[in-house]
Amino acid sequence: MNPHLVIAVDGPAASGKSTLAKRLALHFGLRFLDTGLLYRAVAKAMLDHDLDPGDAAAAVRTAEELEAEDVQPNRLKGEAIGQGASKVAAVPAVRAALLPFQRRFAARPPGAVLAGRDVGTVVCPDATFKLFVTASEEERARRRYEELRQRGEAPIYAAVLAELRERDRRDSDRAVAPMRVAPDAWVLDSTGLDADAAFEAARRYIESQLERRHSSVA
Ligand SMILES: Nc1ncnc2c1ncn2[C@@H]1O[C@H](COP(=O)(O)OP(=O)(O)O)[C@@H](O)[C@H]1O
Ligand SMILES: Nc1ccn([C@@H]2O[C@H](COP(=O)(O)OP(=O)(O)O)[C@@H](O)[C@H]2O)c(=O)n1
Repeated sequence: MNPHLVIAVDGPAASGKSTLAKRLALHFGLRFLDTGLLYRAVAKAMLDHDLDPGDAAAAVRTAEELEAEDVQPNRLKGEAIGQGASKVAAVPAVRAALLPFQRRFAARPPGAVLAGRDVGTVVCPDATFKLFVTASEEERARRRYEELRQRGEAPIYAAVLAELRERDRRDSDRAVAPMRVAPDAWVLDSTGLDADAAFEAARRYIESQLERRHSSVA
């Protein structure tokens, strides 16, 4: 029988973590969850009801009432929702409300790949593999800029870079579950790598570790 595999893929905004996590899930036959969508869905529901994502009490109520149909990936893109998400994500009770769903998702067979900020540190501290994907700020802003352009928007590079920096700062400085590299995480700097090369590097790392662990128990 195959072992239950959980792969945590954390990293800052536009580092390519969900692209990588999705490909790893497909390759290893695991389920995939972009945990950022949960925080985005809370922010979107608040904005739709003219609530301020900075209103902590309203954010907690919204997180507790979140329904599966609120988590529609195509409706949750966009930097305004991303900024709102990083505000609601700083509220401890919002994080607590979203935690059980993420843990149940990881526990269901045959295992899962979860992309986020705190998967390896808080959601799944016992994950089989922890990856922390990063890239330079300028490269991440370039990727987000291209993504927005391809969606038909007219982004301004300097604004994309400034928003990304602001969100990274909020995510790293918050008191609860700040974005951190887990001590046992493998760090992948994808600055000079395209999506295929980043996937190949991560696949090789995981498969070599699986072989090593397998031969050490054989
Ligand atoms: N290694 C890579 N090199 C270049 N572009 C990438 C790479 N990985 C992802 N991308 C692109 O960058 C953008 C952001 O990637 P995404 O996976 O959504 O990042 P994140 O989940 O970290 O926010 C997407 O348009 C994606 O296609
Ligand atoms: N596990 C997670 C995932 C996202 N988040 C928050 O949700 C926001 C949006 O996350 P995301 O992963 O969708 O954003 P991108 O990296 O795709 O731009 C982040 O800026 C974090 O504040 C979090 O706090 N913890």
